[in-house]
Amino acid sequence: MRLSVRVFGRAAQMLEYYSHFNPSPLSMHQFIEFGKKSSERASFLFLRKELPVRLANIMAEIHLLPETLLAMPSVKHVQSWYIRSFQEVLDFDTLDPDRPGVLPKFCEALATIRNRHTDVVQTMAQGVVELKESHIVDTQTENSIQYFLDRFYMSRISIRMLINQHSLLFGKELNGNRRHIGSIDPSCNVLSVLKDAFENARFLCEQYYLGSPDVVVTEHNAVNPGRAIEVVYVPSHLYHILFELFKNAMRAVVEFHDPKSSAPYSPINVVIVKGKHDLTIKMSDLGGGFPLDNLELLFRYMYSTAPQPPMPESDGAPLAGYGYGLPLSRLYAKYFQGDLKISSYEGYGTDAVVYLKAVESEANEMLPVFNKASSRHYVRALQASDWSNSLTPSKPLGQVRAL
Ligand SMILES: Nc1ncnc2c1ncn2[C@@H]1O[C@H](COP(=O)(O)OP(=O)(O)OP(=O)(O)O)[C@@H](O)[C@H]1O
Repeated sequence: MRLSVRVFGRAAQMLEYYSHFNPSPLSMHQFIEFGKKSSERASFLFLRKELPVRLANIMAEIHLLPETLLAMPSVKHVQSWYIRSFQEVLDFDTLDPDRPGVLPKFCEALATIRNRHTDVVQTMAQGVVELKESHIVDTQTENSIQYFLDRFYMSRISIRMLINQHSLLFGKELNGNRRHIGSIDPSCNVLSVLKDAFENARFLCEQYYLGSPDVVVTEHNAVNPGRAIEVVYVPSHLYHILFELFKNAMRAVVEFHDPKSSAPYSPINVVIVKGKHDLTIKMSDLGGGFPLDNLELLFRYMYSTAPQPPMPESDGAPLAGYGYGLPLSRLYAKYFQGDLKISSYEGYGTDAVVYLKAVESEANEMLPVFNKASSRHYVRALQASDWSNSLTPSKPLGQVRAL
């Protein structure tokens, strides 16, 4: 018997039906054009098909997770939220958009779904913690979880993006900023988002360590020399990435600093460059870095050197939490075809480089698609290493967290 949450009746049939469609990725350009020109009715017609497709694709994959993880109470919670939300979108399947009340009701339903899913990341993370506490997690299981969570969180980012666009364009919660198109800023000033992220990370750092490093920013606009660097982007996504990177850099700098020294903390250096294709943000700290062997682990959902935050979260946000900062930030960057790379120089410091697409027509959504190729990742037997001395972490996962 499968231990996961079961779906019956029409919902089960529709889940199966929608999981056979591929999601339709949109480009930033399409989001902008759609936001400027399309009607609420057109957006409704698109979303009542696209949301079930995206939900069904990822729900089909949840079922392939290791049974041990599916049996965890928090994972069951998450599954039940997805089923409920899927059913709520399906309720609009055959409704006539021209009938009075249908479109406002749809907006309300989307708001309910978005609120229901607010804590998905923490709850899923809690499910992984429950698994680690109750079972020995082998490498194959860990790899499946890693593969799944990358896709699951990316799917969530994309579903929230669609819901936010509709709600902000047509719902009651209109975006206060008139320049924005939904959640997208067509002239997103990178420096100003960066300053916000820095100030808020600094606030946390000051609270926690009673001190914090400064930042030194250099801009290089290779496309419009001398002009401020702007990009068509979702400021909240960029903020999320930069805030996480600043938190990590600050923590590293402060902890690496000699407590007996009266010298100020070494500053964090940021370079922002806009080229024809890429917008690159490089953040460098002198926080001592980490060994190369640990690089792979940084993007693993089961790794953090910080102590686990209490659940439910206490009032003061911790400076480090479940260890999801880097993996989630990389997903935000990848969502519109960017990336996040880390290079470290043990004993010296770390460079974190964020790549975004500088041109909106190249910034297409990156979405997980459920098919045979993806399902193979959950059953593939572990391959024997075909290199001698292949890279292994300097310490096993469990021990690193306990340091
Ligand atoms: N700039 C850095 N210098 C040194 N170590 C770093 C740096 N950035 C990340 N790390 C290491 O990588 C680990 C993982 O970072 P990540 O941001 O993913 O999680 P976290 O900071 O532990 O928790 P969270 O971000 O969820 O609050 C950190 O705990 C830290 O050990």
